[in-house]
Amino acid sequence: MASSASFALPGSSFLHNKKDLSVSVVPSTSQLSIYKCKQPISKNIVMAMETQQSERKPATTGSIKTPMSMTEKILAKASGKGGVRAGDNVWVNVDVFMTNDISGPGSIGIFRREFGQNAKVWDREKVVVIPDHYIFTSDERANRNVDILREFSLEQNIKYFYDIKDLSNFKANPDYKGVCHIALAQEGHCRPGEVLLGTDSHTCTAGAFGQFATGIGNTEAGFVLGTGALLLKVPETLRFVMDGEMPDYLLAKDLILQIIGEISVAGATYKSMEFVGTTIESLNMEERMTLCNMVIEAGGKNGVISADTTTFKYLEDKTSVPYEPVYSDAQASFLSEFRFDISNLEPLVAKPHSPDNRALARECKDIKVDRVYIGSCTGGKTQDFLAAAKLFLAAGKKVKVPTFLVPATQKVWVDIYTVTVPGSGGKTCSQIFEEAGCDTPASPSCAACMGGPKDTYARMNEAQASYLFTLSIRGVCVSTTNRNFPGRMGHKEGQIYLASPYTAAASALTGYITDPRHFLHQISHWKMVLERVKLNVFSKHMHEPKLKERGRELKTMDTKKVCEDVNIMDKKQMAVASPHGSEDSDEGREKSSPATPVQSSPDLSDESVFITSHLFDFLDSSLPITVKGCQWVLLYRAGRNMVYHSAHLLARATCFLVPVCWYVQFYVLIR
Ligand SMILES: CC(C)[C@H](C(=O)O)[C@@H](O)C(=O)O
Repeated sequence: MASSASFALPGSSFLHNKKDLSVSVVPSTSQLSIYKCKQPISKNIVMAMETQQSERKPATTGSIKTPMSMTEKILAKASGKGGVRAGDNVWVNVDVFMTNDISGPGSIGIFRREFGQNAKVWDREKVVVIPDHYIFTSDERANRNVDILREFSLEQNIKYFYDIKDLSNFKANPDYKGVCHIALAQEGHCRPGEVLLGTDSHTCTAGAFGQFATGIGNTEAGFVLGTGALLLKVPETLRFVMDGEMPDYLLAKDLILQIIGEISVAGATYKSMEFVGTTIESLNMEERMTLCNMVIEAGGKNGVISADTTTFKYLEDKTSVPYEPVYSDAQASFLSEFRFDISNLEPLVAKPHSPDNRALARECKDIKVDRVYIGSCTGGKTQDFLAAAKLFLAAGKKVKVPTFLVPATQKVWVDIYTVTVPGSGGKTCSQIFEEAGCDTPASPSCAACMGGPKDTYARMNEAQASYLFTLSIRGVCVSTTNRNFPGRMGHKEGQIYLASPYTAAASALTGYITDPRHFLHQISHWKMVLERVKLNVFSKHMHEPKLKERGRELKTMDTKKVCEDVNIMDKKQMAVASPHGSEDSDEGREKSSPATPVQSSPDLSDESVFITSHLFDFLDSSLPITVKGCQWVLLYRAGRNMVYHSAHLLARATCFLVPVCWYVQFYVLIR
């Protein structure tokens, strides 16, 4: 097992306040300057940043007479100006305006009051109305909010109104989407280079597409509905450079918790947060959305990520509206630049009651958990559920606390039931969740992310809280959502730990806050073993025609192929190897196989050409834990004594942990 990475850098001991973030340069022998934020933070969490400009040369479009950041460029374009500077106030033309059931009625009221009862919105094709917050409730006022959106949308002939009428079955509402920020992306309203304003602070999510996207208040929204324009102050830009290969136990949620923990919940107030670097480039669109979604938790005006091939591919089947991406100029000026080496980061949580109350997940291992919530615009996307399913699959265990799953949108709900989880042998997320004992995925909406009416699914309401409190004194929820203020998910005593879907799933399995490496490393180590075995088999026995053939199969191995192989295996060997067969003990198996060399205590007395003594030691110690919970484990057998010993040993080490053990002609397959 890999040990937890600690990445304390030399000389990391300076305390600076927030003001320092933008102006100070700490002399350092290394190229990086190390800062600490106001909050006391773990010594194990270190962030590297410098105020100098990056050497990176961002792509440039257009003239560089007035070098601009991406945000400045979008706002310049939207205000019809050749150039703008941070601090300018400009009238910006809006490409998309979005509202939802919480703030929509208020915005509509202001629009009618200011522009007249019979006024028409400036462009019925640019207004997107998405009921999503308090939907599946019998609360009359919440229902009335949706009714107001419906009346308005019908009266105004709004083109994009994602209505819900039948609350008893969301699937009976083909137009209904779910959480607005994810629906906007899925329906093609997030386009590079454009301006999206919405009456929800997490509208910044769309910055993942290289769009200027920000939340506005009801009064501003009323004005936008009437005019399609808004006076905006151009924000200064903070640049976050995230480089390095993202470890397989991290998700974008960890990255943004790291940033917010570093700069605080007010660290980016009215600033644009631009994310660049090799790590960012490697993220898929949903992960980029997670990152931008939470810029508001640092006070950011907006977040932006350069549009690239990942963006264009995502948009391919979602919009036919032409769009024009823009990029920061190489000479653009940024207020500060923050650098992170992501390869050293560990899984994080934000402890109650603030998103900047950062801690390492492993530091919180003694915190007992009462429930886990996976959902919302931040952590309820398809990739979030795939991540949770991957962890459950790796662990092969059942959850110890109620685990609520709330897909953000109807599309995510469908994905949960249809998309297969890699390495699962064709299982969908829903199957894995069911096996793990999670609650059935709920109807898509914001649900308990923001508490909601008392009957909101998974809400930490008083009845549940008192039940939980009896058992565990207080209600602790590990949640993939974005805010953990007191009362945010219902009960004011609730203790919310914000975390990635990996960490949330791992915590559900143990009932304590758990570093996901505890389960995920089982998979990555096993992959390493498979690689070595395959390499060995291929390199040593390629002259054997049959093995050559198998080698080709193995190279493109998928579970289906492996399953087919099981059908052609040697029955006698199968009987020998199956722990459920008549010879259940190791001893029995050894005796009943004439071809199996009997060795009561197999070891590497003869050096195997396939398994080095180093690998042998590794397998001997780690195999039982490694195999636990794995769906398929592929070992090998080549039919020669020396090799056979090794394979047999591997089988012995694993078969008592797994239900079926197969021997196949050239390799051993254990399920
Ligand atoms: C209801 C809405 C105005 C609010 C927001 O602005 O973000 C909500 O979505 C939230 O997450 O707190």
